[in-house]
Amino acid sequence: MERKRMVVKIGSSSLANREGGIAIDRLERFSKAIAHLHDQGHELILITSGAVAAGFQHVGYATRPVTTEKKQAAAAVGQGLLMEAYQHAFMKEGMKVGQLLLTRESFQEEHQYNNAYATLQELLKRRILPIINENDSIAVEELTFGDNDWLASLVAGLIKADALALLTDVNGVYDRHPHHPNAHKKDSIDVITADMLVQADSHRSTLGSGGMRSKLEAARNAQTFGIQTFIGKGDAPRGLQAIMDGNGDGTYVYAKPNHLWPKEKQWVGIYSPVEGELVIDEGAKDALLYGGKSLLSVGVRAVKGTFSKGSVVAVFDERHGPVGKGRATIAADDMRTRLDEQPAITFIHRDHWVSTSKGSVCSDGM
Ligand SMILES: Nc1ncnc2c1ncn2[C@@H]1O[C@H](COP(=O)(O)OP(=O)(O)O)[C@@H](O)[C@H]1O
Ligand SMILES: N[C@@H](CCC(=O)OP(=O)(O)O)C(=O)O
Repeated sequence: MERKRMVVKIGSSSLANREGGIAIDRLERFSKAIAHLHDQGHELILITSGAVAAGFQHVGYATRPVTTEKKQAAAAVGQGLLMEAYQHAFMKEGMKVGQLLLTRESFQEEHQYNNAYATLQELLKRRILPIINENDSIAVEELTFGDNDWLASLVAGLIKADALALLTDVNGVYDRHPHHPNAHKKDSIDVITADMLVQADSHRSTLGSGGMRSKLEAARNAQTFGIQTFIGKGDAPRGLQAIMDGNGDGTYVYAKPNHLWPKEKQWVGIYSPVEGELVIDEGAKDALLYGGKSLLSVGVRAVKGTFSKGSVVAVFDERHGPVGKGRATIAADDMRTRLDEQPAITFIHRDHWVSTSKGSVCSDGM
């Protein structure tokens, strides 16, 4: 049997009681479903929401809070309760768990990104289930993921998962709100259209925060990573098995046939902060986009900004069209003085370059 790596995200709506607190029976059902796949040798990573929903009653709020400080206080209490419940549930299944709390910065800051990756790999190697949530209590509001759907798609990309399952309180994506009498479920989706996003925007459950829109956006992100997403309930004891086998009761969002970049290129292409700009001529653009070559000084028309060796710079053509991003081999000032050097020197090596002008975040064979 082929061993698969699956990222499973469970939303607050599936884990929490309407009036707050954890629905232990449901959490245990999900734990059993995960343990079933784990026992067969598959690799599972759990992204869990529910800290705010689990904690708000304990803090003394009557309903799920809306202000940042109240949500953060509820999450500070709820995250511990949530992990305690998971520890207990997975111990009964003979599984060990480890907790990672991530923020957007965990992806943007290269050391954190590498460390998160290394921790995940080590936990998987030791057959310990990584349980991930956003670090709600310290995340700056403007920087938060807000819901965990997007975070789940990023983690799926980082660890090159074979599949992503977004488990929620509804058994798939409908062509209108599922409460509507004429709503029809979609068994599969090839292309996520703007109309689908608009329709899905308007309603969400009382406990969740992203609604169906954020799931579709995350699925679209996973699609570009070459990863298939399932959206549905998946809470039966063999629910995840069915999802992995392609028989889940929900909606499959098919992957594009892309091959995901290796970890370092993903960081450069997607998450890295841009610290400067290079403007290049048409010959250099062709060499980068279609020749699989490195960027040489001879093709560079202008060096903008102040950056050091190893910084990531954005590269534009002479009409200001974006071409890609790459790691500078030398600092900006050195580049400016060495623009005309003969023989030409490498400003960005092909191993540290990603083309973004093709609209792809993945290798297309080059
Ligand atoms: N087109 C749609 N198909 C299915 N569900 C939809 C659709 N549009 C909106 N929804 C709502 O999305 C909700 C799930 O999102 P959300 O409340 O954020 O859950 P979670 O906590 O699992 O992330 C469903 O309960 C449903 O009310
Ligand atoms: N990190 C937050 C997630 C917030 C949330 O509701 O997300 P979701 O249920 O995935 O829409 C928590 O644990 O409460």
